[in-house]
Amino acid sequence: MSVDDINARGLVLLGCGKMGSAMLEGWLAKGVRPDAVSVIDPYPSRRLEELTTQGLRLNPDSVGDPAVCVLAVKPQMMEDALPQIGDMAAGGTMFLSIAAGTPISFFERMLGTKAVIVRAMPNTPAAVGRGITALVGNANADATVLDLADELLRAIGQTVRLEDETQMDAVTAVSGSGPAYVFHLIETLAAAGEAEGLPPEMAMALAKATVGGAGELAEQATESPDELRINVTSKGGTTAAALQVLMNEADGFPPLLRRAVKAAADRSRELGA
Ligand SMILES: NC(=O)C1=CN([C@@H]2O[C@H](COP(=O)(O)OP(=O)(O)OC[C@H]3O[C@@H](n4cnc5c(N)ncnc54)[C@H](O)[C@@H]3O)[C@@H](O)[C@H]2O)C=CC1
Ligand SMILES: O=C(O)[C@@H]1CCC=N1
Repeated sequence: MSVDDINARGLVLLGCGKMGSAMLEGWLAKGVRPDAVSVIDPYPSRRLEELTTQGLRLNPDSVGDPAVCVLAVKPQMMEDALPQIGDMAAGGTMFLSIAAGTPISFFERMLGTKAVIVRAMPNTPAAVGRGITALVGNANADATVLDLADELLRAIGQTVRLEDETQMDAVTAVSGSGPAYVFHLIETLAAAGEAEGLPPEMAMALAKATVGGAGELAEQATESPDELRINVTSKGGTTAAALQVLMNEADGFPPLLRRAVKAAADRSRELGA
């Protein structure tokens, strides 16, 4: 699905809160025109209201037969929200759900078995073109549809194709929720810097740049993350002292992240039950 297709046929967002807005910002930055976008949301943000001055349609009476309809309400709201776009299911629209936990079978029940459905899990760095989205389609989403969905999602970052929908719970726990873990790492690293005597702004600037820079290096370097870690660690030095705490198998990062990611994956499975 190219930006040109979207600009020609339109894109609808059912729900445009934090994640829908992050994706929309990414698409606008890549050339999707605001006048090709319709948003159905009872509580639009100020930014969406501003975009209406550039042609974005907010809660229009009709949205026609758009190329894509992104389903971006909370899983618990989906059943109430979907009837607003039910008419589209008869046309050539691709439905792109980003709802955590909500299986494709739910959308087939709500939209009919003919609906072309792609289930995806993006993350909020999509707002700056640095997201990663996993996707999987229903039986009506043939290779061409999946390629089109992939192309659209690559406008806001990287993509991965899932072999099986059940992988979505683990994906959600790693990359969907993952930015929140990293933001919390920034918060707690800055707080620890303050506790060691740094002024708050300086501690936060150091923490943000360290996490951002290390993430970029991990993506760009040919070395693996464990090699990059070893490169920072001098024998008998400061990093080794910290890693003795963080890499402790009893109460360091490994068991902590294992528990956190399991809790998120379990919650994703619960939402789908
Ligand atoms: N926030 C994130 O990082 C991610 C969220 N998701 C998924 O994205 C979806 C949206 O999550 P957020 O953006 O975080 O939530 P949010 O609460 O920020 O956005 C949901 C939006 O839906 C609107 N809404 C509520 N009822 C509606 C209705 N009947 N019709 C149309 N719009 C309605 C709300 O006004 C709100 O703007 C969820 O299903 C979530 O699982 C997926 C990946 C990451
Ligand atoms: O917290 C949530 O349920 C959503 C899904 C992934 C990120 N936010």
